[in-house]
Amino acid sequence: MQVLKFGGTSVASAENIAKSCDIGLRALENGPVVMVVSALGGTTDALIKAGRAAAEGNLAYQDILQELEQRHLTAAEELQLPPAPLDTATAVITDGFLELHRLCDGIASLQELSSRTLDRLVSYGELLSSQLVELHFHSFWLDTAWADARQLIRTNSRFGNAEVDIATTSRLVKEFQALHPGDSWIVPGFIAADAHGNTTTLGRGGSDYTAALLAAALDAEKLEIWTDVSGMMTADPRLVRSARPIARISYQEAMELSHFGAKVLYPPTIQPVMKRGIPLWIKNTFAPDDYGTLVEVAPPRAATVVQGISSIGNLTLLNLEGSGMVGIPGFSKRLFEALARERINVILITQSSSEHSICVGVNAQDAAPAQVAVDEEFATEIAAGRIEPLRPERDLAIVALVGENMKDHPGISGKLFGALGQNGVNIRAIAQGASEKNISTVIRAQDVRKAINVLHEAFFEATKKQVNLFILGPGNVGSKLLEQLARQQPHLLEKLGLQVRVVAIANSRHCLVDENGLDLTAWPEELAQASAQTLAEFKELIISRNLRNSIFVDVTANPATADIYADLLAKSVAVVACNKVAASSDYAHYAQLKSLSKEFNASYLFETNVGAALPVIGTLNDLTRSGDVVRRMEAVLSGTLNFVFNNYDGSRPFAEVVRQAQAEGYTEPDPRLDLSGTDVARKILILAREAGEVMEMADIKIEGFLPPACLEGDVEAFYAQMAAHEAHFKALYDAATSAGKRLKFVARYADGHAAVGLQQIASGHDLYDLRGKDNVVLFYTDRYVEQPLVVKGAGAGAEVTASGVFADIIRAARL
Ligand SMILES: NC(=O)C1=CN([C@@H]2O[C@H](COP(=O)(O)OP(=O)(O)OC[C@H]3O[C@@H](n4cnc5c(N)ncnc54)[C@H](O)[C@@H]3O)[C@@H](O)[C@H]2O)C=CC1
Ligand SMILES: N[C@@H](CC=O)C(=O)O
Repeated sequence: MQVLKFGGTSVASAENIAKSCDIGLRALENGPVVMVVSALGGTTDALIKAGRAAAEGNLAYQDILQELEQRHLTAAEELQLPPAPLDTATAVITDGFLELHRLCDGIASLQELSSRTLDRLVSYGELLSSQLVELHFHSFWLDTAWADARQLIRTNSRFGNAEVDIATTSRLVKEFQALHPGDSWIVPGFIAADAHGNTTTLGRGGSDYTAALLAAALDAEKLEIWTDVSGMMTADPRLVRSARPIARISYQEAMELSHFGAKVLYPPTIQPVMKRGIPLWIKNTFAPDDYGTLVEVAPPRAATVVQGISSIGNLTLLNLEGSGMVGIPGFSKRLFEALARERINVILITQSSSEHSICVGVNAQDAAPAQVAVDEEFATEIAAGRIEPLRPERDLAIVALVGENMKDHPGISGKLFGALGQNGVNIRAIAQGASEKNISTVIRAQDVRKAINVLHEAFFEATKKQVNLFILGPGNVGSKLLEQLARQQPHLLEKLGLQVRVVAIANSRHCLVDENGLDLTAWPEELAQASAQTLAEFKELIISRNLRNSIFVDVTANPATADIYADLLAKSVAVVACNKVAASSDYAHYAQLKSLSKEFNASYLFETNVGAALPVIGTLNDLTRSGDVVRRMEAVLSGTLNFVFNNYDGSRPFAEVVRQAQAEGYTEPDPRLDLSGTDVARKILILAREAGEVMEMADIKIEGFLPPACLEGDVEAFYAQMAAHEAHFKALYDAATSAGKRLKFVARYADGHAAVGLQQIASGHDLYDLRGKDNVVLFYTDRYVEQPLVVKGAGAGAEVTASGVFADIIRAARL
């Protein structure tokens, strides 16, 4: 015998009933079948709604029933049954709804809906659907019998969620089989009867259980659960787009996954078939050729250590704590007894080894009665101050990793905690059974989507990680960065397994957002049309979207932006900045950002702050992390000034050469920062700090070369004043050239002191031969004593800077 169960969606319409029957008919090739069917999708909920309306005296129940009746009649008509079966179907449905109307009228006049009456009411869903299926099936296969589950499955009288009397059920099933040798059966799922013949039900989802009970009683060859997905998935596909079916899984794993929210299988289903080693298939009615999931005794070892990730929402943690519990036996017993008296199901338990607290997870709706029951139980201890009143913590959820291969496999919890920690998901409680098949974490309900996706990527998608970028300031550098990202997206996915999505782009006027990733070719036009947003709102947007692997990219020069880094890092959002303001702000702020980055496992990267994309900060970090000590640095750190002094020879006005540097994208948005030496001072300050020095901007000596009048007024006044002081610049040039030297704006650091200023550099010096907009840094360290470690190359320009920001993004993404 084979038992096939068809869920609500599989029999929701005539078309689906026909598909289900085709599957049943195909299975006949291997012998008779038992088809267990659920009610037409949505019927049970509608019947409950009708019953509740009736109990409130609300006549809406009549419309609900009428609508349901029509749905069943339409299904019967559309099945295109021969005339006699059609008449039978019509009569069964009409009679059924007559009884339902009578039942609801009774409920309405009593204004009471007991769980016993409710069981009777909802049983009509399966009674009608199964008879409809039987009439259709029978028209293709005569050796078919409709079996009333109430005569097969015996339960106690706990209406709503009755317990099955396995021995009697087994006897009744065998008796029915003896009366119908060789027949196939169509059986309503979910419903049963107690010893007095009252209709009972097996709990929501109980049709799976009906099928498993029949399979066990008949010692069936296999049990197939036909549903609307192609098997048990690695995670809830509504939360994780890349979830995929698990091909083969053990009973134990399937049980863990179904208990923890994989709704494709009603948890009690596994026990009866597991006992007899009956293979259980989960198959898709709408894609019957898909492999589905095979649940069996000993599946082949899975390729992944984790088989699935599941979650249970709506959880409240109840924390019983107090010094009076330590070392005194019996507290846990009393706690669990108090909960059991109220029939409260405990989903998760943890206890600290100090025995100072016990924490249990329960369904949110059980939290209030649990609190009353436990506080009553411990009233004396609470009054004496030995323990605290029970403390509920709401709006939580469990996310669990399930898999038998986790046993004796070190590093799984580490990976789990690391992945969640890097994404700012705080773990409130943890439970792992000694069997190591399940590691459960309790987290905030609002983090569930992010957590499951992060874990799915970590455990199932070694080749893919999604990264979400929030880009502020698409100016010269920012727009080049977006161009590079657009070009490289396929490469990143293919070569690095990074799915880089730009979720938001904002400038000071508009903010463009798309959680599924913006179209990087159309953003300029779309941004111009987008609505306005303040910096604070942009920060809130990043935090509230709560997307995994979020990175904030600051490509502005705005001083205010530095103020939002701390809040973002504290939410585990990585920060990548070419904006130098934060790293050169007060030392306390710089140090705070560094320490937040460590504490919350979120990168704070600013390689482009010095030398654009040149590996200056990275090299310095490598030296210091490996124990070297930087004694001295000498550098040319301004692309603008190097370009200007390389191109100025008096044949063109100095101001014009500066304008060219600005036009070519080497200067700061405000070029006075470059010409005044401030930009270089910021850079040497950042290098000194990265070398371990505690320094402030005020500690850097700036030896400027501009006549003071150039720095009075706005940018246009600055250009005008430079033009007016052309002779000053020419004199500087002539003095250097006549001495056979070149002008370089040099930054120096040694022994805790730093200075920047214009120098005449003689031929043969390491700084002499520096072309175009190049930068150079000479590091003298304990290891590089005579010959410095030199980093040299293009040190400014939108394209190179963008590529440096891009590299920081990749570093942050792969943390
Ligand atoms: N150009 C270069 O070679 C290098 C530049 N950098 C840094 O890159 C940064 C950007 O430079 P550019 O792209 O040349 O500047 P830019 O002026 O072309 O672009 C800045 C962008 O930021 C936006 N912005 C300004 N204030 C804003 C705010 N409050 N909110 C949102 N957006 C705001 C502007 O609308 C503009 O789109 C600067 O911090 C600069 O120091 C760093 C290394 C090299
Ligand atoms: N304005 C800067 C750009 C890089 O920081 C420079 O000229 O070096």
